[in-house]
Amino acid sequence: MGRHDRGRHRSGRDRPRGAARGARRGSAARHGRARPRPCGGARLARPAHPLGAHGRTAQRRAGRAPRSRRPGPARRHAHRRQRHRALAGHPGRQRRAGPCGAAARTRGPRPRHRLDRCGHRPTGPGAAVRPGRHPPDPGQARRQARRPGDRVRLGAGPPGRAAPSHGPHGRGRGQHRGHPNRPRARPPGRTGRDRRRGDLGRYARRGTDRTRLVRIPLEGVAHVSKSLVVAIDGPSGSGKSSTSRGVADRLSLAYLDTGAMYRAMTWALLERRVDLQDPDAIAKAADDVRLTSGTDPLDPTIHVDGIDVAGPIRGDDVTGSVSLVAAVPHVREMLVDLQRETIAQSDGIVVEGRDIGSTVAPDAPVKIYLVADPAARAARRAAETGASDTAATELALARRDEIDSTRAASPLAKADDAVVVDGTHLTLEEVIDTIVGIVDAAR
Ligand SMILES: Nc1ncnc2c1ncn2[C@@H]1O[C@H](COP(=O)(O)OP(=O)(O)OP(=O)(O)O)[C@@H](O)[C@H]1O
Ligand SMILES: Nc1ccn([C@H]2C[C@H](O)[C@@H](COP(=O)(O)O)O2)c(=O)n1
Repeated sequence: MGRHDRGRHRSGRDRPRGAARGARRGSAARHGRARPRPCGGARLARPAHPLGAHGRTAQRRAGRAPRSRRPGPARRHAHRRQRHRALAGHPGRQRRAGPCGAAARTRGPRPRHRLDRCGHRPTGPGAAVRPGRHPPDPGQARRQARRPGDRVRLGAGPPGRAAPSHGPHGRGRGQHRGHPNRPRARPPGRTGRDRRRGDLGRYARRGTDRTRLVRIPLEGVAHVSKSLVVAIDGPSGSGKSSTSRGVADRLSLAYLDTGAMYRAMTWALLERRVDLQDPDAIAKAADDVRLTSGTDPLDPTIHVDGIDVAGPIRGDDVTGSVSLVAAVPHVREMLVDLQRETIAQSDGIVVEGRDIGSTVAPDAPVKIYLVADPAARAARRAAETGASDTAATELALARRDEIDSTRAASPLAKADDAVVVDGTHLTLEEVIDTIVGIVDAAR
């Protein structure tokens, strides 16, 4: 962490209560993954639609819908705008300008190929019917088909016991909704993602039988996950979430916001009136908290005991206390365990936090340490939340960084082999481009 990231102040909060940040955090899982349990097993969530909202589009594109029902240009554009909005922010957190907004394109050269005029790769049906302008994304159909409601979950059942099946109807990923034991048929031919996997070699696709639960040991996630893991760490407000989601979307990977997990745990302990100055009380109470994370980069979700807490975990009370909870070793052990399960269950994932490259996934083949000057971080966060006092926002960010980087248990730290990306003078899209380039180079 650079010198600018550290601060000495112990007061101040960097987000207004309850509002803002949840706006980018989504409320319904479309393509998260398994639902890990506290001491082992993972269970899979039931998708709202077998292919999700995008999956319907993929079906139409595959020719299953009559031509008359295919979306017209207006709908295509609306669809594309919707995706851009999803990447720009989480529900509940107000954003002044997303990646399609003017603020996202004020500096630097125009992005290279494959981006629409907002600086994004074209998505949605329109992309496929205008190959001359926007080459179709070969991984899109698979990405969309992968989204339905996969989720990861902590605390869903008795510790140490694998759940007998996935989801309320015993369905696992890769199965038809109505046929619990039948694997979903793979489309003929290789998808773009298959081709990428072929290039990767060591990241070859995992077996298709994902109905069995896996107990993931705390040590070494790389031993259990052969999929691509991109670890993105950095100080508060450096752009980890926005960037990670963009990278995950671009590369058809899942996305895990580990900060949201610590926040959700904090929210749950506040609800239970646990004394957050007492690490023992925190550790004891934490055992009973059930966390569920959705890993769709366009719609990440977080639930506590089935309650959607995406909005509340961005409140001042949680933001002001989360570093205390995150410093408790038992909490970290639980959540790191869950994070490793999520990684292992994924077909490839971008994981953001403070200790991903150093502790959670030390063998991740791509590690990024994302930084930005404190003033830039504060200005962006203030613009995002509507806070008028940028100085106070900067102090609040510095305060959290100070606690997070000086705690004993896996503090905020750059892994030795992480690549430092400084986003101070880059647009969000440029940061995403940079990291996608690093991932491509590592393949
Ligand atoms: N390169 C960039 N250019 C302009 N704005 C950016 C850039 N990267 C991120 N932002 C904006 O900065 C704000 C903070 O970004 P983000 O929430 O992704 O940071 P973070 O590191 O995940 O924060 P936290 O540590 O609090 O979770 C957001 O409003 C985001 O849109
Ligand atoms: N891997 C992680 C992720 C987050 N934390 C802590 C540190 C932060 O203050 C807090 C909230 O994170 P944010 O949502 O702001 O990214 O959670 C951590 O200790 N380890």
